[in-house]
Amino acid sequence: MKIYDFPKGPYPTRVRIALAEKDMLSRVEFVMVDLYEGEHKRPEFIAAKNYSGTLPVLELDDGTCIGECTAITEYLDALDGTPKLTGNTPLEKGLIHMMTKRAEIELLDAVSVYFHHGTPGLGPKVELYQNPEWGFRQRDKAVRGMRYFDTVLSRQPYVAGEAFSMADIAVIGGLLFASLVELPVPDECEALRGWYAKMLRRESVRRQPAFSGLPV
Ligand SMILES: N[C@@H](CCC(=O)N[C@@H](CS(=O)(=O)O)C(=O)NCC(=O)O)C(=O)O
Repeated sequence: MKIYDFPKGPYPTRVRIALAEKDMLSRVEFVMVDLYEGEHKRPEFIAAKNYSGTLPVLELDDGTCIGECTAITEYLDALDGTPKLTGNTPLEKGLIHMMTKRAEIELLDAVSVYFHHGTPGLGPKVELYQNPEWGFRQRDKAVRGMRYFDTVLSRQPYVAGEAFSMADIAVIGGLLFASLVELPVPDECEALRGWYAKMLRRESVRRQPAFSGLPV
């Protein structure tokens, strides 16, 4: 399998963490795609790899391409046994998918919009349209999302309940992106900050290029 990748990117890091959790990194060849050069927006990439023009993309040996971090993680989780990142029971699967989607809507995607519209983003070669007001509104939404996940994590050890899952990985992606755009977690979000410190101690997280150089 190949993954079209941007090693320090928040979304690609989600899939990298999943692969590391499942000890599957050796089964994947990473193909770097240069976002700042706009390689992901080239017609040939959009036509052949991902209509949405985003990373990561999983390409199977038969040429099938799967985009979207959640879909890629669900595929990988179904391929290989343990640990289960997407749930073992219908209830677990439903809650994990819901909280993963909520992490995207309320946090990760909101920070991404702020990055692309409220900052120089990937630069003028790629950011062909920017709406700073929309970017700033999404930045404020992301901070509300941080407060929401702080409330969730004040009641339970992981984002979707009692066990680490794909939903935790999505929130890790959101806080990683927030750190890249210098959007701090509010001081009063103690549960979220404590949970994130715990996540950064996981080998599957700490080893990622996005987190390299962190104090051990
Ligand atoms: N919904 C997609 C979003 C993926 C996404 O936005 N990926 C970023 C990569 S990174 O910013 O995390 O490195 C991207 O391709 N951005 C390029 C662009 O939006 O032009 C997913 O979940 O995979």
